[in-house]
Amino acid sequence: MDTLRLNKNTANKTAFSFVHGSDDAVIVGDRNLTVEEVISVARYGTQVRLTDDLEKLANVQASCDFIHHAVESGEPIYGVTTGFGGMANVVISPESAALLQNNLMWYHKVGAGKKLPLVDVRAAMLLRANSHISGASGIRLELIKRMLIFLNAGVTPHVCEFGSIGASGDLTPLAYITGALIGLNSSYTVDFNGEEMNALTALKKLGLEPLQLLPKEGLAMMNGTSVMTGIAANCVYDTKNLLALAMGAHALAIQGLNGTNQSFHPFIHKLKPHSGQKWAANQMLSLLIGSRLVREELNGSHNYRGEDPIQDRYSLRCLAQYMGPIVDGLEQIQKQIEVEINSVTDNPLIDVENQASYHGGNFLGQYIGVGMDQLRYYIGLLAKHLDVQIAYLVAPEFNNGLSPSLVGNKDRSVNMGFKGLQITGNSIMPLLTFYGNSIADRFPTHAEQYNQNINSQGFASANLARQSVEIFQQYIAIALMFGVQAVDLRTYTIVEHYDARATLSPATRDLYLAIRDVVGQAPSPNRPYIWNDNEQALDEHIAKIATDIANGGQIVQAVNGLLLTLEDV
Ligand SMILES: N[C@@H](Cc1ccc([N+](=O)[O-])cc1)C(=O)O
Repeated sequence: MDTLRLNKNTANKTAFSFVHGSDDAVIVGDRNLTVEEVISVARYGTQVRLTDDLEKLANVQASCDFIHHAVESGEPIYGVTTGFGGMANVVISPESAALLQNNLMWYHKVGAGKKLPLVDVRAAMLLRANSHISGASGIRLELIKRMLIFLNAGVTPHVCEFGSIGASGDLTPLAYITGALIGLNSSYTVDFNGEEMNALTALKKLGLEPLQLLPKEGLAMMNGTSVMTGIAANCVYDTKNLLALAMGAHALAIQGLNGTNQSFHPFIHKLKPHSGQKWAANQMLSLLIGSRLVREELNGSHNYRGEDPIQDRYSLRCLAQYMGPIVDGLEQIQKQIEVEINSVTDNPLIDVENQASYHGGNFLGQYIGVGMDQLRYYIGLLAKHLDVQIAYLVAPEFNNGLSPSLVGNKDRSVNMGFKGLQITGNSIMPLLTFYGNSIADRFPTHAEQYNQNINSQGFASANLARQSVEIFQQYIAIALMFGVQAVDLRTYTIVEHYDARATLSPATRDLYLAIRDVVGQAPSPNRPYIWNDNEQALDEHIAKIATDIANGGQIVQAVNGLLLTLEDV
């Protein structure tokens, strides 16, 4: 597949470090964009170019010409020669048609709350340009190009977190982007490569003049799903990284608990062949191959285990069956987001070939609303499973001979090990399942004079998804710390030293080493990861691991192989 792969060597970069001058420019208008391409532009500063397909470019101009003639002849077209929304009965004269668009910006200067992350706004600008390049929106090439100029120069309009019900797309958030692009007024502000300034100053620095919007252009800019879809693209990308890390954390837990690999035998999963389940089973087998810490029972053997049941408990034995629907669900969400990324999401749409315009509703963000509801629900399910695994690891009644709360040095009687860390995890997990509640099914009544009387809440859903992703990054950090300590302690029971490099599967060794490196503590035969409680501050470890994960650093790189196989699901 001709998909641009992200530069994997991103360790130690912030989530917004630019790699200007990359040869792999992303082209708007040649073919469908992928989530990975959106990420590479939004987060890593990959340059963006417009297609040089002359027919495409001519179509864009033709849609503008269509609008120009419609205005001149006084043709009734929604939002061009009429007022907006529930006031679309108001007739707008040709003389007022441009004023209508510029005025639209003003009464949408109503955002509230904090600023959106820059990476989300960058993704939104790319998607808006990608939507417009289809030539169905009646917007000048000059405006489309302006978005690319902003992207390539690292200029990002400030957009607020509240203001969109995801019905007319993201009217207010996109109005902030538009106001900055055209330099409507000095109250619009941008981030100019880290420096905050007003839009007029930014335009001057870029050598651009303020622009007046022409008929249809305000509506074309604002009437669409680009902001929520940009946020969603960032969220689905992060969640897939977190899925891979959850698999890695489980693989460490299974080794820590001396679980069996038999539960992942292909024979079992061939007989219940959901693609996500098969993926999870296959990947878990690959993660465990070569480990000295698991029960090697792929040949069908199983021995009595003394006081313990002969088979593993469900959180290990049913792992693939539990993960399956999550894996399939995330793939489905990504596919839907990619359709949305490559859609024209405004109204009315102009059919240049047939010289017609159609009133419709492509701006409704229902796929994003429902998709991000599901994404948060899946994150909650992932967290619930990890929380169970942690509880399993700390209980000496069940953990197959590890110390209570994974205490390292048992001779120091005051050591309580990972007790506090588990409780922090327990404080986070319910939040994540709470975030799994849906919002697309809750909506304001009578929105906008009963015109937007059904709405997606897609923007709110995507914003909640970002919050859920950020919280889950903290949670995964904790789960990984449990995994590392558990495999060190298990290693001692098998080879009488604590250096798990000697016993771990090769696939999980990379992950283990990345975590040890990030917390600045190399493996040692003489002590496990945590020996005495008073020798380190665990909160610093959580923060370092979570930050590395959020930045796509070496911990994520260590499970990259898994991510690539997700494409086959
Ligand atoms: N999404 C609306 C456009 C729209 C609705 C409402 C408003 N408004 O200002 O309330 C503006 C624009 C449509 O195309 O029908």
